[in-house]
Amino acid sequence: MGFVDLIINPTPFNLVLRLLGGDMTAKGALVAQPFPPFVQKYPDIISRIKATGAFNSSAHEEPNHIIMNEYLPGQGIMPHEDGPRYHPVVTTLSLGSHAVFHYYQYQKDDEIGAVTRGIGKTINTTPVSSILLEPRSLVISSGTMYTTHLHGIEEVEEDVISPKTDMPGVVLSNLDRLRDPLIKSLIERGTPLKRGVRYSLTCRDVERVSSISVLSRH
Ligand SMILES: O=C(O)CCC(=O)C(=O)O
Ligand SMILES: [Fe+2]
Repeated sequence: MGFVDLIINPTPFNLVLRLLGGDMTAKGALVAQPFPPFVQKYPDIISRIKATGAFNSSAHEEPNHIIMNEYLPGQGIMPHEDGPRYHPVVTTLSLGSHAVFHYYQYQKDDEIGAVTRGIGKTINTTPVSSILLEPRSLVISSGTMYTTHLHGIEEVEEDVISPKTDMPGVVLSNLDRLRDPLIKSLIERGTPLKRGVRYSLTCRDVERVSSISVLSRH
């Protein structure tokens, strides 16, 4: 079985993805399946995420569901909310290439140019925060970043990052916390960061677990 063996098409985002931990019912309950060994044995992603404390107040005190996405250069994910099926904490593990996560807010009704189209809400396209997702990093989104903001990744082949205020490019909220020496030196020199293939593991706790059980496929 390959790393990515399930293609759901069309998805809202058109990404190749694989669900680990089970499928969701239409009503948002998890029909749980055991995780494959790499999730809980080696490198034991779940225990390491649990140790961050991010899920201390969630129903199962750890993620029980993981979405694996594969992004080729030029692919992204449109701004969206993750919604109420999950405990409002999401941990995003990035493998392979970097990417940039933008957090957005809905346009406030009183803002100039705000338009309400039917029941849809308009998104303010200027991000409130942008985070460089480094290879092998875990980013935790919680609080209002989960409950009232949207998040997305732009469909670009390279990211232009601003090394200092007043310099062109994306202004990162985590510029001072970057660890990857190559990424840091490229940003300092004003060199765009070329995207490669990125795999992400989006780990969340589905609060409702269905009593229907499914035999393991692994
Ligand atoms: O793949 C990512 O890093 C983001 C995925 C995401 O936002 C989602 O699955 O809800
Ligand atoms: Fe998401």
